[in-house]
Amino acid sequence: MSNEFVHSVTVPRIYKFTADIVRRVREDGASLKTLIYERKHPNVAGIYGLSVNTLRALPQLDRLLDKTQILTEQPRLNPWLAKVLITELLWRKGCLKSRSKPVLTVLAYENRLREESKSLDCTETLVVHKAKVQKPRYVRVNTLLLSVEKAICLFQEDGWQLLPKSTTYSSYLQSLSQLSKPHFIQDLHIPEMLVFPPLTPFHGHSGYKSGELILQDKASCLPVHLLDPVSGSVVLDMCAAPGMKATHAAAKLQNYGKVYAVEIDAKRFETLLSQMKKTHSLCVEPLNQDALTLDPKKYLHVEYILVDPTCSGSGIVDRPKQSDMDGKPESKRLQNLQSFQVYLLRYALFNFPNAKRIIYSTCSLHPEENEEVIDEVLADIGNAYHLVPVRQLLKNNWTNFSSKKYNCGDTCLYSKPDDDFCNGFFVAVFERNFDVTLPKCKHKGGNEYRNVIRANLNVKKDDMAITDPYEREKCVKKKKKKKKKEEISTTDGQGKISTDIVKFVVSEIENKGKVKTKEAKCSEKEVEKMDVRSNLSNLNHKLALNKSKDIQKRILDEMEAKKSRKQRLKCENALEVEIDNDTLDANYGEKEQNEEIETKLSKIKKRKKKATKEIVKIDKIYFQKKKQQEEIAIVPSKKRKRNEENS
Ligand SMILES: C[S@@+](CC[C@H](N)C(=O)[O-])C[C@H]1O[C@@H](n2cnc3c(N)ncnc32)[C@H](O)[C@@H]1O
Repeated sequence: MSNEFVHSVTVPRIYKFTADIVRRVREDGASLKTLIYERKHPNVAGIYGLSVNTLRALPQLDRLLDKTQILTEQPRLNPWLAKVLITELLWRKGCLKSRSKPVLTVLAYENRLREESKSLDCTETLVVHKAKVQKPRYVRVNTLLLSVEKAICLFQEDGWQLLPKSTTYSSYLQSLSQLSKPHFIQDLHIPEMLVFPPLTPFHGHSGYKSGELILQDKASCLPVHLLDPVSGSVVLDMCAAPGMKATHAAAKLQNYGKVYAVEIDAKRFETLLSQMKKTHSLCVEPLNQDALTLDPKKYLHVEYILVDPTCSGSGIVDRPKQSDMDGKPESKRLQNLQSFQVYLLRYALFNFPNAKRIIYSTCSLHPEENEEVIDEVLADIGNAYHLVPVRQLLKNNWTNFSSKKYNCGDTCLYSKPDDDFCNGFFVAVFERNFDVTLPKCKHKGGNEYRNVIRANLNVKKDDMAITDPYEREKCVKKKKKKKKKEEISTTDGQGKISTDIVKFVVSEIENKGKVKTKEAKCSEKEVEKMDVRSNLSNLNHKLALNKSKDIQKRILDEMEAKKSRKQRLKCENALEVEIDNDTLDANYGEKEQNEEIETKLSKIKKRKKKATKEIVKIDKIYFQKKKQQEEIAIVPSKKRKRNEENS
């Protein structure tokens, strides 16, 4: 290997892109998938694989960089690019074919890197991962545009050969494990699904571009397959974007009936719209809103519900663990996800009286997001619903089920990449027993939950921070209105208005930010009260000494200005902490759903704007009040002047 650097040779784009992607995932907490797709690089799979491997090996890479001192000795070498190149060299291709300066720099350290890497445990991890199961390429035929028979004929015309149908799951899996070009097979469970050898390219296929073929993993088709809505019925998909299951349901209905597709996130909602359009899913009614705010009275006719909430995505093959990417603990993230999942599932079970079948699914393999969620709602629903054993629904042709150690037993389905050659998924099927009336449920999402909130509202309004966000919003608005009224009625020059408003606004922002403990708030208020008391006694003392109204006015002014400045500062600080906390919470959410985080951040921005307005209001009130005091003070000071002249 020549040591001569060829300066005109640029670094291959795959390495440059991957280095930037890995940096942004790690430093900005950005979503790996979003970053990759926004790049529009032709080698998406290559960038994805290299990014995942680099992210996985980051701790080992840091140790290697440290041991070889490569970054210290080569200060111009970009550290992220170095990490990507080392990953490619040591654990992927085993070589670097470029004459660019960074590549040659890393190659100059190759021997030392290889030597040092022997003492690391990453080689094993990465190799094992690479040797893991390769998923076949699953293609769902969009039966709204093309029949399965026609699709099979078209593929056969293209030179593909259809393997005979398997009769048992084990023989089917056997065929899958040996599937290679030019063979393809029809899925054993989902007739509209055709299966091709791993890595068969389809993104450029005309059928894919026209919406006749949909690239959807088998596991993600199981929920709608098990929901099995009949043509003409009404389906509600509570978490719909990007729309794989909603469009699958539309195909099941053959566009007769209705699919309400609810998506909270504006950006993902756009994707849902374009997916609907591409697939001609005409019976889908998209709703860009929070499914937890759907008014049940308007959806009395819903018969089938899909609950496919945001989850950790731990079942997705080749997806790096979130904690590998941001270093944050998994348990906290799972806890947050679980409470949202339970909330949403309960909402589905308790608020749609004509729902006969409800599917709960996740692409997670964590029991915290699966069996534990099911067990939590089972405790509430009594006999109004029962879990349908998926084993029965799939006619005994399945092997992985939920764990018997939970109350749900083995009634729910798991798909596991290593056994089922598809992504890891969990599916539970609830069926309504209409002979039993729905019990009253006061837990989050239950049919009596809103009443509980209302009751709480009357008793303890400040508790809203920990209950329903929408009711809380209402409560805050009400409080503000009330305060505004008080403000108007007390604008009589008593000098109390601005202090009260400032206190109110600050306490509102503190409540919103949830940044301080109750104790801290109380002690702060106490200190504040003491401050006011001591200031007043000082003032009285000074007034006793100087009977002059001018001095009184000046002192009051100074106090007011000081207080306003202090409160304003507090207001701003509270706001900053709120933003930090929310960003932190957002980071605990599912990173694959980067758009969700963006929405959250934009909400924070909105709140910041609102709070800034409140700060401006504080200032305005302060200046108004100051002006009023000046006006009041002018009168006695003029009188006094006249008296002085007379005497
Ligand atoms: C796992 S994905 C759904 C995938 C979808 N079912 C499909 O098959 O294409 C979860 C989706 O739920 C959305 N979501 C999260 N919370 C929501 C809520 N409260 N209301 C509606 N949608 C929500 C997320 O933005 C995300 O797009």
